[in-house]
Amino acid sequence: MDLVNSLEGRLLFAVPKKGRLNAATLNLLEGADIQFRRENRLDIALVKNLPIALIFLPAADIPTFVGQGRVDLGITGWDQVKEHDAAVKAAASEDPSSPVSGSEMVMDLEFGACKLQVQVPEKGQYATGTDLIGRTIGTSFVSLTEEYFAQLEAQAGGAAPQKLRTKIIELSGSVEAACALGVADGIVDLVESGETMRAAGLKAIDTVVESVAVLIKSRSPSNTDLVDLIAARIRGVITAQRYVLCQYNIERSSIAAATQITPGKRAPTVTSLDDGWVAVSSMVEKKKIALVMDDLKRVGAQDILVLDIHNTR
Ligand SMILES: Nc1ncnc2c1ncn2[C@@H]1O[C@H](COP(=O)(O)OP(=O)(O)OP(=O)(O)O)[C@@H](O)[C@H]1O
Ligand SMILES: O=P(O)(O)OC[C@H]1O[C@H](OP(=O)(O)OP(=O)(O)O)[C@H](O)[C@@H]1O
Repeated sequence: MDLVNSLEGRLLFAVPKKGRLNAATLNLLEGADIQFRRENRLDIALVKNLPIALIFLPAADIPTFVGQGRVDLGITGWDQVKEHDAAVKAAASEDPSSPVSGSEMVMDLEFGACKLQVQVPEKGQYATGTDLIGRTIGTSFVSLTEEYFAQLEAQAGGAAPQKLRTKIIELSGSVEAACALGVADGIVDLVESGETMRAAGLKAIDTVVESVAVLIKSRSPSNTDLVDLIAARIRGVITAQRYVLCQYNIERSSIAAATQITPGKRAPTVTSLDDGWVAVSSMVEKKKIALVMDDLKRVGAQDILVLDIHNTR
């Protein structure tokens, strides 16, 4: 099969090929009924039930492909989008004829939360980002780190200097090892639980970017209706993941108190039973469900059931 020709007329959708965002992204695609079969080692998969082709790329490259309009949609980390934007801004300041590239945020996907933080040895002499001016910093986020220190240097020394005084060294992984091995005085890297940072004897002294996985689109997608359809489906899956369906029976006289506890997304569904009781069914935020059940019990609810929601629109 001529793969390039088979992309004709299809919306191109870039997804992380591996790493931290891969599994949750594939889950989301499944929930949105985007059906595909990826051949072994092939980075392009044609979607069976929609005119879409999935392109499997490293998360760090997705903002470039979407920003240049080579693909229409992408899922990546907000940190990667900001890093790409900072790189484009830096390139434009050096060469105004460099290509303009930038994507548009469609929505936050509520997974892959982490922070890009400035980290230093726990027992060292550095307490603030400013203390690291003129030192050596290891990072995979070179452009954001340069932007961060350029700002600090400008604040510390008046006008922005022509050349950065702080030395930025690009590392492609296991960045936390750089301080212990004397490669860098500090690092700028991602922190989620903080376990990797603490294990390396480091502490965070500042946050450069707060990140979460995002859906981004090019500034001129090939099929805006299809972009909207995918966005609506993904939004439905995310909402469904955030809520559960709570069902219970309660005496009609207590319904006002109960529906105050479970007001639903718009309104609860109330069905009359015989004998002066009603059955109520209502969407409740997953993280609040235990407290809601306690409160429902207190106002006399019985037969409380909590059900997963697979999708919603
Ligand atoms: N510990 C983490 N917790 C949550 N999200 C993370 C974490 N580390 C990274 N991410 C998110 O996942 C994105 C991709 O990171 P990841 O380290 O998986 O990169 P990769 O280059 O695809 O994989 P690898 O590091 O194996 O080459 C990051 O840009 C960030 O948005
Ligand atoms: O705060 P934590 O929960 O410990 O997570 C943070 C770590 O996760 C990421 O690395 P990853 O494990 O993806 O490997 P990498 O070093 O190859 O990027 C990130 O670069 C940190 O090292």
